[in-house]
Formats: sequence, C-alpha cells, structure tokens
Amino acid sequence: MTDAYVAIEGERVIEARSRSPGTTRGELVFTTAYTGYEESLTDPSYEEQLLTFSYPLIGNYGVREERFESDRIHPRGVLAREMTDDVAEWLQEEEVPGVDHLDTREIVTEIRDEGAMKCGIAAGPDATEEDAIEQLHQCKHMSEHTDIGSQVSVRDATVHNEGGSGPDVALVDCGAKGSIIESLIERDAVVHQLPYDATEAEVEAVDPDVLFISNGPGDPENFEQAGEIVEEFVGELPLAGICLGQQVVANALGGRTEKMEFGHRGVNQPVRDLRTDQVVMTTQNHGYTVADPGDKLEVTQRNVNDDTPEGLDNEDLGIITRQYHPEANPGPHDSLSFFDDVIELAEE
Ligand SMILES: NC(=O)CC[C@H](N)C(=O)O
Repeated sequence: MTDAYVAIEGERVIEARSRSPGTTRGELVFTTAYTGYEESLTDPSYEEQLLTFSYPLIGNYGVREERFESDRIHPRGVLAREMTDDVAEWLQEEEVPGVDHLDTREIVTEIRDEGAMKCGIAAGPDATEEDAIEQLHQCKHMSEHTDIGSQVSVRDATVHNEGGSGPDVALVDCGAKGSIIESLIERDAVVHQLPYDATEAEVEAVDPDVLFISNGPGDPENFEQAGEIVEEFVGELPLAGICLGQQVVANALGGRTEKMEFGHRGVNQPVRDLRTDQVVMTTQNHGYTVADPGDKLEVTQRNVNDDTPEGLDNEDLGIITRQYHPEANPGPHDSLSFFDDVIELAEE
C-alpha cells in the first residue's frame, strides 16, 4: 500500500508505507547499525536529520526505556525496510513520522553516490507527492541550523553523582548521550552537566578537574560558545571531547572541520591507533570531520576505511578527544578505556 512519499534532491519521489503519519523534512542519512535502534533514535546528534536504517528489520526486540540515550526521539523522521508495530507505535506517540516498505538499499546507494541530501516526507491517508516535495523545498542545509544546541542541551546546570569520590567533570552538553554521563559516573566522577552555551563563570563555578565537550548535532562551527570555553581553559584544565566535542576542540585550537560526503554511522567502524598499531571496532555517528587538526593537536588514531582523524591528543596540554563513541550503546566496547584515560588526566 502506498500512503507515504519520500522526496529527495532532484525532486525524485519514492513511494512507501506510512507507519507514523505526518509531514517532515531533514538531512537524509543512513546508519549501518544492525542493533541499537532505540539508542540511535534517542541520540541527540540525529536532531534535524531523517534516519534510514540499512538493516532491514527494525524493532525485533521491542522498545525499552532503559536503553534510551535521552528523553525523546531526535531524528525528525525514520525510514526502514520493515518496522515492527512496537517501533511504529513509539514514533506515533512522539509524533515523529515513519515510513517502511521502501527499498532502503536504493536510498543508501543514492546517499553513498550523491552524499547526504535534503529530503521531505509526507505520510498518512491524506499524504500526497506534492506534500513531500513541499517539505523538501523547505528543508535547510545542516549548517543553517545555527542554534541547534538550544534544541538538545540542558537549560540549567545539573549535577550527577554529587559526593562521588572521583574527579569533578564539567560536561558541556551540546546534546550529550546518556551513556557518556553513565560511563563517567561508573568511574565515580561527579558530572556537572552544563548548558551548551555555558560561560566561563559557569564553568569556574563548578571548580572542575577536567573540561569535557560532548557529542551533538549539526555543524560544529555553530557551537561558538563551547569553542570559546575551550580557548579559555586550554592549558589550565585537561580537555576531553567526543565526536562534536573533538570537532569543537580542533576548531578552537587552530584546526578546521569540513562536511563529509555521507559520514560515518554504524557500529563497526575500524579505527587504528597509530602508536600501538592496534585496531578497534567503534560506534560512530558523524557527518563532519576534522580536515586540519591545527598545530597544537596530534592525530593519534585514524579510520581504517578512509583515513580520517579519529583521535587527537596533546600530552603536554592534557587533551584527548575521540571522533567515535567510546561509550558505544549501541556497539562494541573496545574503546571504553577512553573514560579511564579521561579520569586519569583529571586526577593528575
Ligand atoms: N555524534 C556527534 O557528536 C556528531 C557531530 C557532528 N554533528 C557531526 O555530524 O559530525
């Protein structure tokens, strides 16, 4: 049954089945993750995107809140070859449009050939092709979402694990996944979750042992205030970052980020540590990359598939950042020791 339309760049319309009705638009991306759909759908880094699952069946083990990475679904729409009722109902409850019964292999191939692209979706009994095209025309480029941090960050500073015996971490929340906070708490750190636009005074107020910039959606160049905080505290405090965090740190310290063709999204991205030659499997979700680390940061890890920087360090200044997600969820736990390294830096 065709009661949903997906319009992609070039005004090509693909027919589908509605699983959660509504109209929506966003940057069309895909993940190759074959597990972890609850974690992916609640990852704030997917804000303003439409997520296509390349794995054909989504929802086969239900929907459980314990596995959520935040308190809501972040992609603006979801595309799958086949979606179970559990997932469809979850999307309906949160009013996020979802479609299935379309050839997701074709969409993935298209994105791989043409790059991440603008997309519009219209789903439900009254949906028309024109509605989907109208949505496509209204779709913005990711970098045009200039205040995307405000859509995903905490509004007020929040403390987790107060009284913990570990170091105090100032976590600048640019859209932090819950598992990052959990991974720090498991090491008994006291985590001060600060808004994405926290000021120097707000960071100083929590008297941290380390400054940690979280993952987050959109173009890292739009997180100017987080960059200023990095410039302010570099050399004074150890610095850590994950994904958008790595990008913000690089931009602040004289480097440069750029948009990738179609990004890395999945749970089996191989990363080589250039010092040990060891390769680990990692979870990833990013569409930008560090094109130039600047002269303060050393590239210590690279992606085996395309050589892009996966880890940046500066031993003297106490900086470690990762482009991938050491906290995984979903994904392999090969790189969880990143959090031990952060704690060690903070305790030095
Ligand atoms: N997961 C993230 O932090 C993503 C970072 C950034 N928004 C990108 O797409 O590259």
